[in-house]
Amino acid sequence: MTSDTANSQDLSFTILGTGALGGFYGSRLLVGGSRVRFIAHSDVDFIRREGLRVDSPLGDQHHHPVEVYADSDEIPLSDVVCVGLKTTQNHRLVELLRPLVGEGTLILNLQNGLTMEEELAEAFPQAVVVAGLCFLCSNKVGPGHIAHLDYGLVSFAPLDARGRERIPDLMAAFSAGGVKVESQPSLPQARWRKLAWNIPFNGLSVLLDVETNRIMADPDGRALAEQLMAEVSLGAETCGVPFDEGFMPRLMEITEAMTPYAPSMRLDYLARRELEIEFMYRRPLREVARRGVRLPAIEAVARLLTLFDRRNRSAET
Ligand SMILES: NC(=O)C1=CN([C@@H]2O[C@H](COP(=O)(O)OP(=O)(O)OC[C@H]3O[C@@H](n4cnc5c(N)ncnc54)[C@H](OP(=O)(O)O)[C@@H]3O)[C@@H](O)[C@H]2O)C=CC1
Ligand SMILES: CC(C)(CO)C(=O)C(=O)O
Repeated sequence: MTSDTANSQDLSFTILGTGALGGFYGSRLLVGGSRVRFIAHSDVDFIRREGLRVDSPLGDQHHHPVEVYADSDEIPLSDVVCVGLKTTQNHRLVELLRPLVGEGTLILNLQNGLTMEEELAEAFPQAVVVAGLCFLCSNKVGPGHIAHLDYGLVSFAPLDARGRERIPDLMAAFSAGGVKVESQPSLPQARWRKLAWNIPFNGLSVLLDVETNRIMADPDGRALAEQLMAEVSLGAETCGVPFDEGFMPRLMEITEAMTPYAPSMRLDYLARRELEIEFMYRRPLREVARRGVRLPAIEAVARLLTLFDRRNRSAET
């Protein structure tokens, strides 16, 4: 055992990045009785003073006092480190994780995108890496203040057999806090399935300046979403994890039935934050190109998003 908990049923967690996602799941883990250490950034002093507030249909929470650290503090080891940073910060991820990871520490990556887990396993061979794919709609609305709007399912997928063994304990800790959980046997398949939604709808919501319902209601918007999804399907197949027949029409039906929704990339764009283009678009394109296949519609969307992002953050018009 590397950390302060002796019982595998009773895991301790460090949340790296107390934002919309990390703040929400950290709060639910606290509700479920786990020990949770939060690492915050600009609002660390605020959270120390005022605590962490999470408004949620699952019940509003105000955790005060709460165990919160700055990333430069000395932090005791936990059994599990949850990565809740935006992937735009991943150039710092290994440096930030180094003091948090001991022998057997479980790194649970909750980010959107592709290839993060493989890179973490390479940097931390002593750790166990698991992906948690989050079907969540949550925003950070102020210092130490998270608004959970809807959903919340975490779908756990292991990188290897060591991760597979530890998923039941993770599922128990999250569901003790009222979070819906499931597990998927194949990490690449789980990641590509999530991209089948993120690649069309995150990108188009920025480029067309609309929420999901408007994309679905416009015949050209819908056709573009289908075209991008078909390329994600080709990407998945190229990487050896083809979608089942019926997967894409089902995803379109689910999106049709959703209440108007602003994907995280649209919220980032509206707040003039850097967009998660590298891990959500360029890494999937790179993995497929390595196998000799090009996905031209996704390439075009990635390039347009890069242009929009640059203009947006330099306030060009
Ligand atoms: N929000 C959602 O509903 C969903 C998000 N995701 C994915 O989850 C990931 C996180 O997104 P989200 O939670 O929305 O993003 P947020 O920006 O809300 O949260 C990221 C947090 O990380 C903090 N942070 C940045 N740098 C550091 C640092 N050096 N040390 C400690 N903390 C730091 C930020 O603090 P500060 O603001 O002070 O810089 C912020 O609170 C993304 O990959 C996203 O795509 C996936 C599904 C749904
Ligand atoms: C799946 C979805 C739409 C919500 O969890 C998401 O990942 C996002 O908003 O980026």
